[in-house]
Amino acid sequence: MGRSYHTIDSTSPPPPESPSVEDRRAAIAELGEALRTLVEQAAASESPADELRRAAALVREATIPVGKQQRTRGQIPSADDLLGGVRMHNPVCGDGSAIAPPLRVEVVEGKAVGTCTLGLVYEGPPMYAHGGISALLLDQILGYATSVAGHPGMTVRLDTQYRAPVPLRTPLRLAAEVVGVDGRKVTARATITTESEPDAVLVEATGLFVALRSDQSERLFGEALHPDASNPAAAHD
Ligand SMILES: CCCCCCCCCC(=O)SCCNC(=O)CCNC(=O)[C@H](O)C(C)(C)COP(=O)(O)OP(=O)(O)OC[C@H]1O[C@@H](n2cnc3c(N)ncnc32)[C@H](O)[C@@H]1OP(=O)(O)O
Repeated sequence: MGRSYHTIDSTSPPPPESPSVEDRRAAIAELGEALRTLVEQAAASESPADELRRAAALVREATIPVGKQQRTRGQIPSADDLLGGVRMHNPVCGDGSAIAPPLRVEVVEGKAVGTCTLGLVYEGPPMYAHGGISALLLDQILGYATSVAGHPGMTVRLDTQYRAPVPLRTPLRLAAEVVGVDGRKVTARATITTESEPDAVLVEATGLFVALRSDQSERLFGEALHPDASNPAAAHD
């Protein structure tokens, strides 16, 4: 079983001169930025049908070089560093993700603090974010808060209260912190506000996270974490 993260055919050798991880990350981020511009402009587009069809043909053509070397479901992206927290395609924070705002998160006085601006592509009610997008952002920053507090786990419960709609194209601020640890169960709370009115909570959430036992971790992620093991990782798409 090859360890190639570069091709859909795991028996193929890796490219003779692989570009550096840093260069691939920069290229992935550049593509992500272009994709985010595309999806936002598509969501806001009032262009005539012939222009939209021309764009669709161009996008189909652009898909060809991107699709040449694909990883499988069981392969971690070669540009990622799981232990270092680098997830280039994370759908909330990933620089390479077409669907990530992306949310930028840092730790400020023990709290995870995130900033982002949501475009029209995230619209639910006119002018405001879809409620599922708010939950997505909150789940991410809650998970980040539990990880930086030394209690990484998986979300088993997310209670979300929508107090006011979240405006699009408006700088937002998220904040999260751990409020309780009970064995393997970790509770954290998070809020979304606008940057200009940080005291007016728009959405708040409480998340319950469970730290995995080693057998649970192995059952769920063993295939991805041990690519050289005898399981048929590359068979999964
Ligand atoms: C820096 C990096 C930042 C990364 C941020 C990423 C954020 C994104 C986070 C996610 O989105 S994770 C993906 C969404 N979550 C999942 O897919 C998890 C699906 N759930 C599971 O796979 C299992 O529930 C899990 C392996 C996590 C736990 O297994 P079990 O459900 O068998 O629970 P377990 O027996 O280990 O129970 C541990 C404790 O948690 C409790 N528990 C489990 N699920 C619960 C629940 N839903 N509500 C309340 N309590 C729950 C359970 O009762 C027990 O309590 P006690 O110890 O007091 O007995």
